[in-house]
Amino acid sequence: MANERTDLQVYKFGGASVKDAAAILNLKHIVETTVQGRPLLIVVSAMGKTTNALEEIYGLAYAGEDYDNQVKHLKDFHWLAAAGLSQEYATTRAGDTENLYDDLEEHFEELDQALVDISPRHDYDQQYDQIVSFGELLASRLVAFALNLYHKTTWLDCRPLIRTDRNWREGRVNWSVTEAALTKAVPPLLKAGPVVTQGFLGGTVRKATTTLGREGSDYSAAIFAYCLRAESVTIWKDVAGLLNADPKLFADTVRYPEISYQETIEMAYYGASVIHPKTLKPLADRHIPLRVKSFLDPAAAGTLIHDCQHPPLVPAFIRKGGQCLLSFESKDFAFISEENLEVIFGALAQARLKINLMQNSAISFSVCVDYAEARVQRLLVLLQGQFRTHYNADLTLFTIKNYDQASIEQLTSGRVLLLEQRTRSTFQFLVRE
Ligand SMILES: Nc1ncnc2c1ncn2[C@@H]1O[C@H](COP(=O)(O)OP(=O)(O)O)[C@@H](O)[C@H]1O
Ligand SMILES: N[C@@H](CC(=O)OP(=O)(O)O)C(=O)O
Repeated sequence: MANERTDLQVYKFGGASVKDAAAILNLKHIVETTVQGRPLLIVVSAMGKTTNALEEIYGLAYAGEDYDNQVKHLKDFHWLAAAGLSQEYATTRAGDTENLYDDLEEHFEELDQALVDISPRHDYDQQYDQIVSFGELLASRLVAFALNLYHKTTWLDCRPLIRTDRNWREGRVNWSVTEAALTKAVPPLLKAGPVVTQGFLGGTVRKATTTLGREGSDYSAAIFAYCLRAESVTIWKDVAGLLNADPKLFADTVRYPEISYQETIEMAYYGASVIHPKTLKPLADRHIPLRVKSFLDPAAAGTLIHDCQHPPLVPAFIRKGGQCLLSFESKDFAFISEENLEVIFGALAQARLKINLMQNSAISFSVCVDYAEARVQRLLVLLQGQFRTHYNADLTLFTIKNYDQASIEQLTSGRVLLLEQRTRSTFQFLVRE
């Protein structure tokens, strides 16, 4: 069994591909026309912008403010989708429809109770996970319902199976426990037909819900695929595949038909938001190919990410907004030493800030991180005794991978660069836009 692969296909559908009843019916069509009897596990994100809506509701509840309207809106939104789906099959499956409404109602009752239990005295991040996780539970119910009309489909709660630690909002997976749980629970279910489960979620040993980081459903698909030794993973997006830039931000993008894990990991790391950065490593470790395909044009080729050699790629452009540049100077104007760096890195880790770029000069050290106000404030408190600190928020980090002179000129022209850095393959700069 050690390195054996199964014939399991893992499909991941994100928020855009399940945004309403019509989108879910399109998903069903994709499953019917592409799977051809092979075992299939489907990982589903929350519908549309539901996770943002739940974040807002949680913020209100935590602040002790009224959130009833927002919950009602969310409920109406899911009910509308349920009505749209059940209308399609009204005459044939009345019993199933009733079950769907019961399941949704139960999740909303649980959400109501969880909101009542929110208290500013308890850990913010831990309570966040208990609320924000409902989007995936609801969406997966709707998808399982729609598919069940075509083929017996099982809805699976992934939280008892994807075991994480208590690193709330970015649970770290316990791979051995998760692999043992999944390999025991999932194969028997797959024998009966497709299995629909949630992205983004996990659970602790004490059965508290955790989340894996915003946009983490791609990563969930990779966790399932790794543990179940899937044949391949397909993530269905609203773009033609992995492109050399985000088409919402750049004109004239080109699709990569084939690309290596390594190149893709780097693009995701620098901020290409089409794939969650943690997705690639588990797949590369078990040589599981990843396809990025369009749910708007399922027959089109998309992008195949796998072990491969390819000629040099056209430059890729990546824009990462919401950046913050922090500079530290030692208070006595002494040179920045290794001891200083140890303290700074330790504090960054404690404040849970990830470095996107760093630069050292004689008496100062600068890092660029994603701007999360509470975390940056925590860092400043940790370091204020030893360093003079300055910071600039609202910055944008641009990365050009596989750059040439023309691509640098194209992107930097007319801009004031606050910091720039160049390696053999990557050019990065920070600007205020
Ligand atoms: N290099 C890229 N190639 C393709 N799409 C990209 C790239 N970089 C960013 N994107 C954006 O990623 C979006 C798809 O990802 P995302 O919105 O997270 O999908 P979902 O939430 O449905 O899984 C696209 O609509 C596109 O705007
Ligand atoms: N719903 C979660 C997880 C996720 O991955 O969503 P999507 O696949 O739509 O990016 C979020 O919005 O963060």
